[in-house]
Amino acid sequence: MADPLNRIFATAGRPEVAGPQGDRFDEILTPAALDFVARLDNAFAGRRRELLDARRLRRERLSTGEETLDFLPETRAIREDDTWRVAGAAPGLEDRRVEITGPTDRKMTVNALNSGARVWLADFEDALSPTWHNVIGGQLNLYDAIRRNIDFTTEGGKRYRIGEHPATIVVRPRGWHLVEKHIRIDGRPVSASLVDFGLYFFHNARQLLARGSGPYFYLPKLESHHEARLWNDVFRLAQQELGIPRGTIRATVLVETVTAAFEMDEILYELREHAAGLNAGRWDYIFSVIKNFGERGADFVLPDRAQVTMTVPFMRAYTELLVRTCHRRGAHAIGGMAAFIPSRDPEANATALEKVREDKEREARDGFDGSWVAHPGLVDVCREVFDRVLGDRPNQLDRLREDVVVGAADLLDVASAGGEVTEQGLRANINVALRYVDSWLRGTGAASISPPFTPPATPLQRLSLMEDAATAEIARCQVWQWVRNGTKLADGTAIVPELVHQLLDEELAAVRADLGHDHRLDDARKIFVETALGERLPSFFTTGAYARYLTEPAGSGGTAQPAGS
Ligand SMILES: CC(=O)SCCNC(=O)CCNC(=O)[C@H](O)C(C)(C)COP(=O)(O)OP(=O)(O)OC[C@H]1O[C@@H](n2cnc3c(N)ncnc32)[C@H](O)[C@@H]1OP(=O)(O)O
Ligand SMILES: O=CC(=O)O
Ligand SMILES: [Mg+2]
Repeated sequence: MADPLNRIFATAGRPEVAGPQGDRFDEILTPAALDFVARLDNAFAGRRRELLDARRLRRERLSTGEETLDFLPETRAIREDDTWRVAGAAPGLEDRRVEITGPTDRKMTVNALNSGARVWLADFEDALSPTWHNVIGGQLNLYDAIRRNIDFTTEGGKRYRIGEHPATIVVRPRGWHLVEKHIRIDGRPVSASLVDFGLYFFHNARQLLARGSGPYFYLPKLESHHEARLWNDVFRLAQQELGIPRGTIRATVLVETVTAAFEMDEILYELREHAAGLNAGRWDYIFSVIKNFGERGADFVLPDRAQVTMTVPFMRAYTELLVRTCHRRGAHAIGGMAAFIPSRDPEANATALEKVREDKEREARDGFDGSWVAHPGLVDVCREVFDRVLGDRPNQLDRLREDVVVGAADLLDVASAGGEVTEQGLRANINVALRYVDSWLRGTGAASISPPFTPPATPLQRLSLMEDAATAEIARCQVWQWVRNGTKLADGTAIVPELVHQLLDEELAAVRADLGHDHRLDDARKIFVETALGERLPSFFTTGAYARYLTEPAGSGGTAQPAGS
């Protein structure tokens, strides 16, 4: 019998690569791998489309107030049934006390695997600028890393080599809303989620199993349990096609939309044969709250981003409910990302470490089984905190948190954030959006950015923050929401388009003076104006910006760079 990995599937539509060829891209874009992706896309493109339409319609109803969110009556039996559990931990996922996240470029791949974290979230999502080079180069780096074939030495003589105890790899494919325009079937672009999942699974599932690990995934930006069911069906078909036993894959779902917070049990239930846990994706969660309720008046207006902390009641309600839901079902509850990253300024660095420690301590106390860090310099802090709570136990699944009682009103009590909107907060959003989008357009999807404090008086104000697609979405959506609601700054000035344009010109000039002209700031400004100051609030800035700025014609030479770069 032919090796199933080399089998060419009979598909309705044939895949065509529409992106430029890069160094060794042919090792990833083999005919069999492309046919596997096409098989998935042919099977699920229609359902994906329907679910995206359902998202759009629900968002419209929520934003007009025609619908509100509540736990679903039709799935009450699933929530009330005490008997079902998820598949739970697979090899390498039993102990997840520290997880590092980050892009899949070659150097960061080695650094993340060697960071001392138990898990590496290899990111094709919030930390990705989805250039063709990043997408296929990232797959190549994962392919090489899994085979321990990634050693390299920089021109400066620094050697990168995977150590003895690398982290377990969990790949985060792009969300359902995105397409990959460089792979087409009958002229239509395929789902980016299926490209990232499919290429990784096709090339690596067997290798990972042979090495005592497995094909593990983080699933981003789900808005409903129907989307979880779609992923589960993708997993079943993928396993079946490659002859890998059903239930081998493990998925950890990010609960990072307000709609998903009402369907945590249902999401775990749909994926129960593959589910390992849930993660509290705080940044997209805040973005989702603004997006869905941005037009619902003052009760839903959030203050400066810096004031929307994890201890404000509506955020706390969501994370507490997440821990309770997970542990009742035997699933890991994984904490989120504090945006503070190490600094070369010793005082600022101490502040960053202290802030991260506080965040992880709260999570560990609340019952989370582990949490995320954005930088190798934060692994020790997170480990120390969880070591203290877990000791030798791999997790605290036994803490059922039956004391937690969270209702719909708690999850929707956005006004509980309190706080105020300041000129500093408005400027910071504009400044961060410009800098981040510039970075994203130049191919880097996660960046360290200092908010514009003049002068930066305190160590806290001198800190740079980790910014990625989720935090940049908050920045531009907050501006839109404040303008839409005629929100007043703390000094009484109304936030009107003229004021935002004036501050935009000032911040743009400041950023340009700082970065110089070899940047994409004019394009970043255009994207900001379209996505923060338009009549309607676009669902994502990334979808339009990808189509317009990051799609390269085949044979263009484009931005494709060697995979080793
Ligand atoms: C909302 C969410 O979804 S959060 C998850 C998505 N976001 C992320 O994953 C962000 C991950 N973090 C990062 O990308 C980076 O840490 C940044 C961009 C914030 C800062 O990066 P830098 O400015 O390069 O940090 P810095 O200069 O301190 O890096 C020091 C070293 O650590 C490495 N490093 C930093 N962060 C990471 C990381 N997350 N993974 C692996 N290596 C890392 C750098 O490559 C560098 O290595 P080197 O010494 O071999 O040259
Ligand atoms: O993906 C994580 C988030 O906070 O968003
Ligand atoms: Mg996210």
